[in-house]
Amino acid sequence: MTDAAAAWKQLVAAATITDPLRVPGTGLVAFGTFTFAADSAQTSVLIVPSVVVGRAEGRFWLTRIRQTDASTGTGTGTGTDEPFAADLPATEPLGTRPHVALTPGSLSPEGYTKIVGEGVRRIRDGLLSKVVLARDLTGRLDDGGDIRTTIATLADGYPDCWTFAVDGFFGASPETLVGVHSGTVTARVLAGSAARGTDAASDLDAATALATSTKDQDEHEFAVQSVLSSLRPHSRGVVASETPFTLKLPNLWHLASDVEGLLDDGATSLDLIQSLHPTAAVAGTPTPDAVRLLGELEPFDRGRYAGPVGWVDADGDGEWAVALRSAQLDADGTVTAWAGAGIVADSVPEQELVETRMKFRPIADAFDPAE
Ligand SMILES: C=C(O[C@H]1C=CC=C(C(=O)O)[C@@H]1O)C(=O)O
Repeated sequence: MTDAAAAWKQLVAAATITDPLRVPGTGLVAFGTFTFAADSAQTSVLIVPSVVVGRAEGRFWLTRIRQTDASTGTGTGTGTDEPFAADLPATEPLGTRPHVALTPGSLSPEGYTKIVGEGVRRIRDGLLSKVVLARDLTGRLDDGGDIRTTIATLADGYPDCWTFAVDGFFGASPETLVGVHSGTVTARVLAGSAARGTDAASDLDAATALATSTKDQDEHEFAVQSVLSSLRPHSRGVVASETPFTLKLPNLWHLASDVEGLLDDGATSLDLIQSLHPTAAVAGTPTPDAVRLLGELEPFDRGRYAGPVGWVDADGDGEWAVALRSAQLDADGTVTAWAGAGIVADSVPEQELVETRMKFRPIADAFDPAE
């Protein structure tokens, strides 16, 4: 993230930008996905696209970005000064939805309950307060399927989430790491989950039980405090919603808090993702102990799961989600999906396993051969 922030500053300084719209997302932008751990075998990328087709609040735009001096890498520009239709790639209609049967990867369901049990023991021994433990599912993309259809299915099915696809990594996350726009900073912190009810009455009961559960409130408070303490050095007045609210998603309820403030040190969104990652919603508390423990207990590399995914513009403004409800499609057709749960002293391993099943649903359903 440090390298990406430095490279982006350099590229922006050398760019010529024509941006008559000047709304979030127009002009020179880059899309990024960063690994959860700095020593991951997976790569982190910041991609400067050559064409962006944008849409926000009923407005559409098209941005072209090109490198005009290959030897120095300078001269990136965007604009509407020339006709742009001629060199646009031809549009291809969406193909059939690929089928992927996802099965346990390097950690079986029983293995997951074991590591959760171990996490609970360490917390009860007073070694840390919270740890987020994940498991993985893998599958193979069948020939002929169009992964864009999977991504469109996610966007349609989860309209309140941030659907993303960068360099083979895709998902629909309900949680923002940070948004920066013209000096304001915002975030939506999630932690604490419950299954949706089977009818209106049981659904309301589920939301009420979540909102009043001490275990979930504790789990949530760790996540809010970790975001506030990372943002405070950049924003003195940063505040979170007074009490968390329940966020309804098709697959589950979450406890959520919105955070906002004014930036007083000119930090860019790339600077802030470095300060914020990993939050207690995806690592635990205290962060160094939680990161060490999840590294010890999870028998896999998280890759880009739970890392920052999003975009940045020339001013450093941008929107970054926490890459949850996500999967990686590799060049050989292998799909790996991850989901985790926040573990605190009162966590019950079997319940946490059920929670991960609900969190796999967006990805699993988008690939469901039955649909
Ligand atoms: C770690 C995940 O969710 C986090 C975000 C929201 C709620 C969470 C929870 O209730 O445990 C997790 O902290 C995941 O979806 O893989």
